[in-house]
Amino acid sequence: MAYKQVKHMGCLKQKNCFEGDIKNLRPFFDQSMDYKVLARPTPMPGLINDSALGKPLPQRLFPSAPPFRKFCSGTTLRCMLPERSLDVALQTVYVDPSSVKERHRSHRSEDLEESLLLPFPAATRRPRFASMAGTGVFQEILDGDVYKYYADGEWKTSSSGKSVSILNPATRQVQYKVQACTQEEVNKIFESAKAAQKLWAKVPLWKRAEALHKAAALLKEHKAPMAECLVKEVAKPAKDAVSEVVRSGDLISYTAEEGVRILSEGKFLVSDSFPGNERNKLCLSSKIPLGVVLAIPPFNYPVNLAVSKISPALIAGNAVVLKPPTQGAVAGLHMVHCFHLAGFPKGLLSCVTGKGSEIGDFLTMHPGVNCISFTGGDTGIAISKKASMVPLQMELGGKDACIVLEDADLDLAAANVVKGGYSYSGQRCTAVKVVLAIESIADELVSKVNAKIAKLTVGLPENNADITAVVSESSANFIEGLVEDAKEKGATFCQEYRREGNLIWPLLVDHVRPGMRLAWEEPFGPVLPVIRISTAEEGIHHCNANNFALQGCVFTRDINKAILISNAMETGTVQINSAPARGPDHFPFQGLRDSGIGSQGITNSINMMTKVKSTVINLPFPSYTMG
Ligand SMILES: NC(=O)C1=CN([C@@H]2O[C@H](COP(=O)(O)OP(=O)(O)OC[C@H]3O[C@@H](n4cnc5c(N)ncnc54)[C@H](OP(=O)(O)O)[C@@H]3O)[C@@H](O)[C@H]2O)C=CC1
Ligand SMILES: O=C(O)[C@H](O)COP(=O)(O)O
Repeated sequence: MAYKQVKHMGCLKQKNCFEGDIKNLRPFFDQSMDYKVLARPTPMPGLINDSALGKPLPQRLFPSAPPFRKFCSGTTLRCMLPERSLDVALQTVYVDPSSVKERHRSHRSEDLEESLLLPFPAATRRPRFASMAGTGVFQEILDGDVYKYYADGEWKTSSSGKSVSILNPATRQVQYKVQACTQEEVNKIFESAKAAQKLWAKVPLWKRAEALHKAAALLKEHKAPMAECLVKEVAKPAKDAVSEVVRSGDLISYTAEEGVRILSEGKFLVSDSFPGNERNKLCLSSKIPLGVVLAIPPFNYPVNLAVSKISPALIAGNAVVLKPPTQGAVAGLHMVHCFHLAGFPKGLLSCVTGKGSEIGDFLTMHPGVNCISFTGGDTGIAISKKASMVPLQMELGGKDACIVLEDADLDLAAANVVKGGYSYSGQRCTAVKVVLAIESIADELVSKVNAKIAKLTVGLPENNADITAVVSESSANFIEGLVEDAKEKGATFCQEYRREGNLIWPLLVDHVRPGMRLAWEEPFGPVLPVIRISTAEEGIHHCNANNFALQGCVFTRDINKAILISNAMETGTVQINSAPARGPDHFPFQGLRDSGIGSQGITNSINMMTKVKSTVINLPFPSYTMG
């Protein structure tokens, strides 16, 4: 029998997401219809029993004739299978078209033409997300199945009539859609940002801080839907997704407190310390806002790296225009809504959505921009060449080297290599991206690392797998290119290279040599090269020869050696006996060379989003205090 693929039916309106035992789906289906339903497990061998692929679901899971009734578009139906042996996510349901005829009349035909996506994994546990993205207080940010953009204190639909699709990295199906904003809309946003900023700069610091604290509390209160977006848009493991939101709330609160302190301080200088002057000039200098800050975060921390730009900008009296990464845009829009709910003045914070490749240049070269705070890849280098005379805060790529010396605690080093190299599947700018191990301990280190890699789980972010799909197919292809190059040039693979869709199994590549791309390029995936070195100097040389210079780390029990190596490594930060990391978020964070311009970290970001203004009081005669 020929089965017809039935796309997108969503589910009940009142309860627009259902999660539970598949048996509970029964009431939603029309029992009188004689449908045959086949479910195809999600194509993730390894998670499922391969023999189940393409086979009909056992009838007891889909009893008698299960198809549907009452569906509305734009919603996702989720289900969990009760049996671990069938640990699969239903992805597509095929329905025998002849049996659909009757139903066809009573439903919009496109409902039946679209697909019933059940993209979530089987798991025998309770639903993880209490409230869902785009529901409850977040309902107003959604227009049909397209998320709105935010301008002038309102959620709006773009006049372009176009949307940008966001693919779920794990299922490779369209998960969300956002507005493709027009240049006219961007112009209006900058106009209102400029006006709002002038008023905001007059709002007392303590009130700005109060509003930020409110936003932080709202963000934490609504962590579930935001974490859900991070799981679906960027395949962030569920636990890490929640941590990202909570960390972001903490970052906002800390910024409010730090801002109140450091922005209340200025400088008072007297003129007679400079040769030839007497004390007849008194200089008062203070930090003032830059104006409108354009914030562009990357996909891997779309909430955290957005608030790390928004909150210092706002506390310092600036307005912000946010352009979220396309993968991660919906998490970003939910975050922006928390600022909206906190009651910030209209126009002060806006959010423009659309593809960076289409709207990016217009934004970064816009005359209304007074500062660009960007985190991402080489795009940042291009932006720095195009931007006009405005301050730039750039956090770009990294190839963080991990130097392991002969006297290192190898268990500690191995644990950090695995945590640093493979957490969030290596998609962190601060990930360990090359291990430089002294030859005499390299075998032991590699074997300890391999033992830990064997314990990493690979699968779906909803299941908190350690290794999840990388963000996109092009990213997976790029990683594969690096792997193939290393293979061709004779590197040793400690595990078999394995890829399913965007999911790449963790791989340690030993005996990498300088002629291989993996020695220099950042995979931004779960693939880590090991280069064997004879001396620490060789490691330092390799680290310094790279254009990337974000962080690095060294493992040794000799603190004197560690300090010498730290000083010799020309990177923004060196960690001694730990993997590279940006956090805690108030630490200075910066890249040298192609890894960035300026410095982040809460205090540094506040300072970067201000300029210094001086007022000089000129006295007609010198005046000294006598004590
Ligand atoms: N140093 C650091 O702190 C970090 C560095 N990174 C680096 O970022 C890279 C991966 O992140 P990824 O998001 O893919 O980086 P990209 O540079 O591709 O994108 C970053 C942001 O820039 C936007 N963008 C794209 N084109 C333009 C343009 N012409 N003008 C303005 N904005 C544009 C993107 O939007 P859109 O998504 O719509 O294309 C996105 O919001 C890696 O190289 C990684 O090392 C990542 C995180 C932190
Ligand atoms: O973008 C990144 O990768 C982050 O800035 C790294 O942050 P983390 O070190 O705290 O994970």
